[in-house]
Amino acid sequence: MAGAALWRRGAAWLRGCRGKEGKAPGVSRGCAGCREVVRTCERYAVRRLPFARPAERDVAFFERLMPGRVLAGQPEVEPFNVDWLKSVRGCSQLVLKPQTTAEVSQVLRYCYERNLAVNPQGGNTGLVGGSVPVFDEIILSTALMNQIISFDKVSGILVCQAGCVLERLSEYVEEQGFIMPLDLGAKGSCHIGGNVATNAGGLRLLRYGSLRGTVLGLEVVLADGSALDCLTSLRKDNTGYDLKQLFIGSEGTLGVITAVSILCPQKPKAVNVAFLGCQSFAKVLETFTTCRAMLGEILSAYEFMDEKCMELVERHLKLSSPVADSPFYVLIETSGSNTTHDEEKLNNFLERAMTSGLVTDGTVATDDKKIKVLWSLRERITEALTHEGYVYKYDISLPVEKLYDLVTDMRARLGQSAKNVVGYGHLGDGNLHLNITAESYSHSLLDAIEPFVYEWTARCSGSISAEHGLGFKKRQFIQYSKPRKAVLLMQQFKAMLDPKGILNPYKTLPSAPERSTG
Ligand SMILES: O=C(O)CC[C@@H](O)C(=O)O
Ligand SMILES: [Zn+2]
Repeated sequence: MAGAALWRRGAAWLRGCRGKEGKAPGVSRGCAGCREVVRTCERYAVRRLPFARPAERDVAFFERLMPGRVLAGQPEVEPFNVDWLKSVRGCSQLVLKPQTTAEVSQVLRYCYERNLAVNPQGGNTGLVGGSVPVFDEIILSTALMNQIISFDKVSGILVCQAGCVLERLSEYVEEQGFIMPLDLGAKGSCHIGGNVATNAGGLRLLRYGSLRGTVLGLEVVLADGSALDCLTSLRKDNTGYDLKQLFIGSEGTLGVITAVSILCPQKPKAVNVAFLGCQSFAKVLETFTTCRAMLGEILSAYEFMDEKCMELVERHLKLSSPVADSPFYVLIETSGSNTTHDEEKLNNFLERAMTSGLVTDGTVATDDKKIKVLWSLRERITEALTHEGYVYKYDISLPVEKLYDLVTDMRARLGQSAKNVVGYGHLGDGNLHLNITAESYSHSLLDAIEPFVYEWTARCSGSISAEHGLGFKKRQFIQYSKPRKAVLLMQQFKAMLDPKGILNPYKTLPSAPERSTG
């Protein structure tokens, strides 16, 4: 009963999570810096819902169900309470690591009967506070649900458990001549179940579309513990409502995804990456329309970043820019099946772009190693930004021609109160990543940014979350992107599938108005 013993050790900590009065007792080890993260229930005036509090008898039950796969008490549980950005922190005392769908069912059936709240967690790489508890929700980790179930080399359909790490899946399917339809900077840690639960977008969306198209089937355990087997591997299935779509992007609030069936594209034989410098955002846009017209079906990514992003990846990650200093940079990837054909197209486009002054400098990579180097300049911006202090993140969909105006307006609005205001993202998808940094979190800076950023977005009929989801941090702003009727329907779905509200509470859907308390 190792779990129960640890649980007792953590009991004092549990008391500290009940409100502002109880400061957490010192923790001797665990993740570096976790203890410095202000607890979510202290920073935000969020009220704990009346769920039962996990008790020793619950730990004993879970230990019997999955011996040795229950973490109870500090410091073991600590890293699971804090998000990757180290910006939100829950007070859970209990992490469960099931290996099978049957175990997930038993856990949820028990929690449902006991009215215990549950926080499903994949690789914990989310950026909106959706993957960690707010209070003492039991963390249901998919870390040990990491088996590949099948792969069909004819159709390219992969079926696997939800806890498979994206990079491992990529390597696996690549050995068989396929690729995963999504690729993210967080691929080394994120779980496919979490990707699907958040409808993660990433770097290949321009070419292969969103998970709403490539996920063919799901197995999901509902709040009451019953399993829904929609794990089909059919390209076409028009028998009634497409229920899996409800769970894609629901951020673990409607059910726990336990297995995924996903369509993998053929691995392209020829991949090229061009990294280019542009003198203005107008040129970035014109380069996009030109390359889309000239590259056609082989265009697989069109990403952009501003000069401030480049400065930060150079300074903090010691990467070096392959092109002359420019106000904007674009990364263009082509993927196709014929090297000569693709290179000819790319060269024609580059010649046009250079001679017409759209682009002032550039480099092209055709071998894997150099391609990775160029991609890392773009993929690692998120990491570089964390070295600057606290990061306020906005992930916005906008009409592409207005994409950078938001960055310029925000910069003017915040002036010296922000350290950096940077813009980058998936220009080809109309997706801006607006990031603002400051030495530390400040309530007044947040007030200067929000709701301004959401109002600005709504005026352009954009979306306040293009790909990161709403999680804990954005859920109160859903109305900027969805009409009241749509939110009401979502709340009705939630009430139908999870009547006690035990699944990932305080996430995705709005509650009564809350205010940050600084
Ligand atoms: O850190 C961000 O804001 C964006 C992260 C990710 O979506 C990316 O595209 O790099
Ligand atoms: Zn992104």
